[in-house]
Amino acid sequence: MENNIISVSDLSFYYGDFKALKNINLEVKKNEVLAFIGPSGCGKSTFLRILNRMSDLVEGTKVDGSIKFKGQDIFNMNPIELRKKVGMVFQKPNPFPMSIYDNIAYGPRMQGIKKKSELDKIVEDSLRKAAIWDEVKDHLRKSATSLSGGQQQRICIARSIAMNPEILLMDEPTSALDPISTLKIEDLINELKKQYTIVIVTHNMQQAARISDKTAFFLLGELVEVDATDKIFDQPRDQRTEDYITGRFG
Ligand SMILES: Nc1ncnc2c1ncn2[C@@H]1O[C@H](COP(=O)(O)OP(=O)(O)OP(=O)(O)O)[C@@H](O)[C@H]1O
Repeated sequence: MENNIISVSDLSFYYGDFKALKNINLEVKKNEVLAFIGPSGCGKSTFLRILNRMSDLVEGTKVDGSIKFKGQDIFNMNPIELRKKVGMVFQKPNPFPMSIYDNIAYGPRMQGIKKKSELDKIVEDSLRKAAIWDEVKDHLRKSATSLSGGQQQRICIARSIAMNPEILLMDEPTSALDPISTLKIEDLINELKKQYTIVIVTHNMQQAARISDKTAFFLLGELVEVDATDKIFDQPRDQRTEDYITGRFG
């Protein structure tokens, strides 16, 4: 229990009358990489967005059940504070239309950090952790949108890191990237897990197998099974998981 950074109990989620997630139970341990897999529309992104309450921003939705972040009910937390602790990286790199430096300094500045030396340090540390410092250190004033897609995605990861989160949620972070940029992000995830807990949605089962410790298989809003990634790919307990990973459907 102490080791669980997230505990989800009996979670259901509705868009209007449509029940998009059905009685989900799940625990995530600190410094674990957990992958969500499953066919399109099964609720992976919906679930990811509930974990930092981005789902609050969608009108007409309802949540039942509980999610605890380090023992605290996330629905009783200030969502802004929660999102500092639980950062999000999206499918399409979405740097702000401003310089590389300002992208990373944006969040810390919003938190009231003004001192240049302090911001410089956060920017450098975050870019280093996101494995992009060497590529951008000589042009921090350049627009972030002028970088390649893979570089932009690492800038977005650095921007999340600058908020000093504990969990990084990643929604198909490599699906818009070429194979080399994808491998760089996968290597980065391997590095980041030493310090952060990572929950990643991926359509790519090889990717789930390469980078995750645990894999959760979703189908039609149900969490069919969650287990060690090797187990899910070699010896799933549920026939539906086996059918999916062997390509029989989805
Ligand atoms: N804003 C919304 N309003 C109404 N229904 C929605 C909304 N967002 C998602 N849904 C529905 O909820 C279900 C789950 O969608 P979700 O995007 O979470 O699936 P997913 O597994 O992430 O799919 P994909 O792999 O295609 O991204 C789908 O049936 C979808 O149509």
